Amino acid sequence: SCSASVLESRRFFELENEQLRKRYHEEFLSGYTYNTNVTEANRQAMIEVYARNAELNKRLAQRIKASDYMESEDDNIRRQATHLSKLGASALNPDDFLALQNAISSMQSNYATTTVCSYTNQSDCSCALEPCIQERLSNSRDPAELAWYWREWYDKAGTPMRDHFAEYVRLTRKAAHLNDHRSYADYWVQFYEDADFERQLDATFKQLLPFYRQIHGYVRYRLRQHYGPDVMKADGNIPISLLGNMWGQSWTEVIDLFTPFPEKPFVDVKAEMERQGYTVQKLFELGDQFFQSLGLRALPPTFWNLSVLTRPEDRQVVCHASAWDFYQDSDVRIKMCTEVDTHYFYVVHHELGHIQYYLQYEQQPAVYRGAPNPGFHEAVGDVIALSVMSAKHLKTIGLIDNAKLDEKSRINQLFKQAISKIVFLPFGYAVDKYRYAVFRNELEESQWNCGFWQMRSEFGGVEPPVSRTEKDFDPPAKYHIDADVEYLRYFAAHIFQFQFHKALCRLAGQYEPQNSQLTLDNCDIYNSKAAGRALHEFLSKGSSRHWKEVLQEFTGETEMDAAALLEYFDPLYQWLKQENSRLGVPLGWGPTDKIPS
Ligand SMILES: C=C(C[SeH])C(=O)N1CCC[C@H]1C(=O)O
Ligand SMILES: [Zn+2]
Repeated sequence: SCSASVLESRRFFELENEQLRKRYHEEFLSGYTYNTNVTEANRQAMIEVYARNAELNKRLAQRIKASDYMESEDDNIRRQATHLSKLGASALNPDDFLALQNAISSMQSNYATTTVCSYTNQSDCSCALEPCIQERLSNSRDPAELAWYWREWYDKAGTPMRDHFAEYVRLTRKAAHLNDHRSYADYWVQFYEDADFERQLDATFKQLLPFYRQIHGYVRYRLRQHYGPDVMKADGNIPISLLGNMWGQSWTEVIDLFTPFPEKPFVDVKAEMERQGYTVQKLFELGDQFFQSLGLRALPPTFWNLSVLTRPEDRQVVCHASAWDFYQDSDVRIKMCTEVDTHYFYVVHHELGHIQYYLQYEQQPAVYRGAPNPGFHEAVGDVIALSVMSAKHLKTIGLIDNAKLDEKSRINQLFKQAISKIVFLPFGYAVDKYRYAVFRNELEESQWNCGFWQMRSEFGGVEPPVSRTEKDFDPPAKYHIDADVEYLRYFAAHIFQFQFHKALCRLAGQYEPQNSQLTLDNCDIYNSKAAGRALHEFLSKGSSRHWKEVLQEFTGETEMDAAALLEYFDPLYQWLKQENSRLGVPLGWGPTDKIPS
């Protein structure tokens, strides 16, 4: 119905969305300028823009709350009014808002500029996280050297940030209360538009824990074989420094220590890339071509001209990969310090997934230019990467020569996917279970460091390589904790991406239930216009509809459901259960002894 009030409401939101789009444009431009040139002047300029826009966002929210838009007969008006009345930090008074932005950007600047001293030449302290420290964590097989870099990073990127983090907790709590939330955690949960979200999350984690315990047990057994019983106890927590990643969230960098069938090695894709003269540009062109092969949007010229795809020589940047939407003229960019290897081949596709989402929903009003579920935005690129990293696709692009894996190579390939996708789950779960407990005051400030490691041990059976106490403060050593980035979006994405993958593979004729020639782990949707059309329908809605409605149209489901993930990995799960019982591998772990008991 088009009553006068509905027509007036639509006019109001049209005008407000255009103002909001302009605010987003200048906000992300100032953020990008700072992230690609970390100077005090750029930090100040960014915060000034954020503060000005926060005032305007707050005023709009107040106007909406004073109106009857939330009760409009038009459900689109109601949805827009509800979205725009959700305030975060913008609810704070100007002084508190500035203090909060100062705390967050100070932690980010520290993360972006921290360097550590070399293990072999301790007077050289120029070693940055990417590429220097990461190279050591990937390639050193000396537990003492690995522990050195672990401790250097956490001592310099974490501990000095304790006061800023405490200020961040205080002010986000104040903002949440101003918006009538019980805590900042509850402000974050509302973006999932699902009262049942936390229960579902716990249930999904419990459902996947038995599979994770099999992987953890097998990896621990193999690490003990390599490093000996003094470094790796038979039934202990795994020292994070042995796992090839600063936070232990993906173990693929050290897969050579525990691949199930070492006699069936992977083609070393990184070496093959170097042999073929791959460049960073080539990695992005391959990603761009994949999306175009689906009939989706090509990267616009501004992407290639204005992105920062490698670490600049002449200035400090925030190297942690991110994709940016400037909310006009298809201006979308990526900022990352890319290297030519398989890890960054994955990250390139992850970020291009964000970019494609931006391009697909750009016709939506500003309020709807986002994902209806935070997990969706983090899943898009990963779904494409599931096809790209398949043996079938690596053969198509000439990086390997055997497209069909024999049974042992298939187990190796599934294992490599599992030590990225499955081992991520306890990590992602712990990061925000920890922050929820801090935000909800369920964890005493005097326990903020030990509580973090207690959760990492309880959920994932991993621990620091050295003892930690409350004199240390380790959480800000992870980018998302410095940058106020909610993290369960990645946990959700790790489940959703297999639901999306299964739907797209079926549409591409690459998957049939019970057909051993068309399984999920060797599906490649490359060139499938049918898959592309389904993705276009899904992505172009932005957050204009509830995520359950959009998901149902896409995959036929209305819930986050690990069934597709378990189907993808089933051959590996069965193999691990047999192999672990054959070897007598102990499963499970007790409390870590690296924190005071
Ligand atoms: C690549 C990005 C930018 Se949105 C990222 O932060 N990811 C991607 C996977 C998990 C998470 C991380 O690195 O912790
Ligand atoms: Zn992402």
